[in-house]
Amino acid sequence: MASTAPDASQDQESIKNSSIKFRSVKTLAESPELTSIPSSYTFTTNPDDELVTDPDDDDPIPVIDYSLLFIGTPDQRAKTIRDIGRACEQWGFFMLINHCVPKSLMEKLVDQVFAFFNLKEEEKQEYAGSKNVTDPIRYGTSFNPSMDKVKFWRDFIKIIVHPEFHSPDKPPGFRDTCAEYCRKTRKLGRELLKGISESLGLEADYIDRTMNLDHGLQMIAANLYSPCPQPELAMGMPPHSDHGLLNLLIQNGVCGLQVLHNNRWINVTSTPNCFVVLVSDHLEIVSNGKYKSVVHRAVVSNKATRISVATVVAPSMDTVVEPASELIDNETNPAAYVGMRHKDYMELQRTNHLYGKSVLNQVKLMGVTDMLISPHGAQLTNMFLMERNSSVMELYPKGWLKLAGVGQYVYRWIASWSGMNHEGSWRDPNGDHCPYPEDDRRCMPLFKNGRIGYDEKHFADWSRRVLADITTRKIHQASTINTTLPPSTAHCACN
Ligand SMILES: O=C(O)CCC(=O)C(=O)O
Ligand SMILES: [Fe+2]
Repeated sequence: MASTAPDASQDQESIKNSSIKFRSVKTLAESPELTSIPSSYTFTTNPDDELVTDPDDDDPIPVIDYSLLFIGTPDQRAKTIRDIGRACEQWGFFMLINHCVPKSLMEKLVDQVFAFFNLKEEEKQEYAGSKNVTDPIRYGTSFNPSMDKVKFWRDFIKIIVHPEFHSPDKPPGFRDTCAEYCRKTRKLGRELLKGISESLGLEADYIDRTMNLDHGLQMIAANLYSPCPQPELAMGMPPHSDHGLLNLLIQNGVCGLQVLHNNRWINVTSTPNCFVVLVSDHLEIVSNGKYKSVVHRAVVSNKATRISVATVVAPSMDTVVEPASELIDNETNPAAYVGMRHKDYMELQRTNHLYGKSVLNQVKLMGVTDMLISPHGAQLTNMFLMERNSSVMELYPKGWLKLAGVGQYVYRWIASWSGMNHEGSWRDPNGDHCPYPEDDRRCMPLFKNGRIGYDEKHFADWSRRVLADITTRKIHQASTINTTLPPSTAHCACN
C-alpha cells in the first residue's frame, strides 16, 4: 500500500484554522509549526502611501531634559517650557531624559510585565473576557476582537492604578513594583502637565485642577508583541491616538514604535532610561487643538519579543473635558471640541474601530455642528456630542410612520435627554412601490433602500426657521457664559 508524505501546506492550514482556539498571540506565535500568519491577521497598508524613515538630521525628534524644570537657571527653565510647547505643537510627542524615575525601577517593571505574560494561559485568563472600560484589570489580545476587522499581533494587560490601585496577584513582586512605578510616573506626569499648562500661557496648575487629577484616572497598558513569521503583513497596533492627557511610554530595547509626522512614519528608537511622552486626545481638546495628539502605531518583527508599557495620565472619569476657556475667543478662535465626560469618550473609543483620530474627529466635527439633519438611523446618536441646545431635524423614508411604531420617537427622546432641540420630522411620501399593504413589515426593506427624497419648499421654510431659532438661542447662550477664573497655586517638586 502506498503511503503519502504529510503535506506541509496542510499543516499550516490546520494551524491557521485552529487559531480560533488560541486565546493569545503568544500561544499562536509559539506553535513550532507556524511559518505564516492566519489570514485574520493580515493588515493591509498601501505601500505607495507609506513613507517610513528615520528622523531627519535637520528636523530631529525633540528631547526634553526634565531636570532643567527644577535645577536649571530661570532662563533654562523658561527655554525648557518653550521647547515642551514646541514639541507638543509640532510633533505631538517628545523624548524625556533626566527624569526622576530610577532606571532600575523601569527595568524591573518591564521584567515583571514579561513574567506576567509568561504565566500559564489559564492564570492570565482570570482577567480576560471583560468588556467594560471601567473594569480594573483587562487581559486580552488585539484591541477589541469583537470589533476589529483585522486582528492585531498583540497581547495586552490594562490595569487601572488610580484613583484606586489594582494589580494582578501574580507573578510574585508584580504588585509592589507596579505600585512604586505608578506612584513615580504619576508624579512625573503631573509635573510635566504643569510645564505644559505654562507653555499654553495658563496657570501652572490649570490642567491639574480642571482635570481633577487628585482623582485622575491612571492606567497601565502593557503590550506584548511576540515574534511574527510575516511581520510585513501583520500590525501590532494600528495607527491611533490615545485617550487621556499624556502617555508615558517605555520599551524593552526592541524598536517598533512609529509616529506620524508630516505625513511620514518616523521610527522612534527604544532608548534606555528614556520616556516617550505622547500628547493624547484630551490634551488636544484642552488646548483647543493647539497641541496635537500624535498618531502612532506599533509594527512587529520576526526576530525579538517586544514589550512596551504605556502609562496613561488622564482626567478623572467624571470630568467633562473641554477647551480651556482662556484659550477661546468666540470671534477668532472658537471652541473646536464639545465638552464630553472622559468615561463617555473612553467608551466611544472602545466601541469604534481603532483607526487614526476617528473618535477625536467625530467629537470635533459634532462639536461645531449647530444643526444636524439626518435620516432616521443609529448615526443620530452622535447628537450627544453636539453643543447643548443645538438642533436636530429628522427625515424618514416612505412608510416609516406606520412601520416604525414607537421606535419613530427614539431620537426625540435622545434629543430631550441630551439637551438638544428636536425640530420635528419629515416623512417622504414617495418611494418604491411595495406590493403588500403599507403597514406590512415586509415593506420595511423595500422602503429602507437608502433613498430619502425631500420637498424643496417645505425644507427651505423649515430649515430657515430652525436656523433663525438656533441663532437666537446661541447668541443668548454666549452672552450668559461666565468667564470668571478660579484662583491658582503653582509649585513644583520632583519626588
Ligand atoms: O507599543 C507601542 O510602542 C505603542 C503602544 C501604544 O500605542 C499604546 O499602548 O497605546
Ligand atoms: Fe497608543
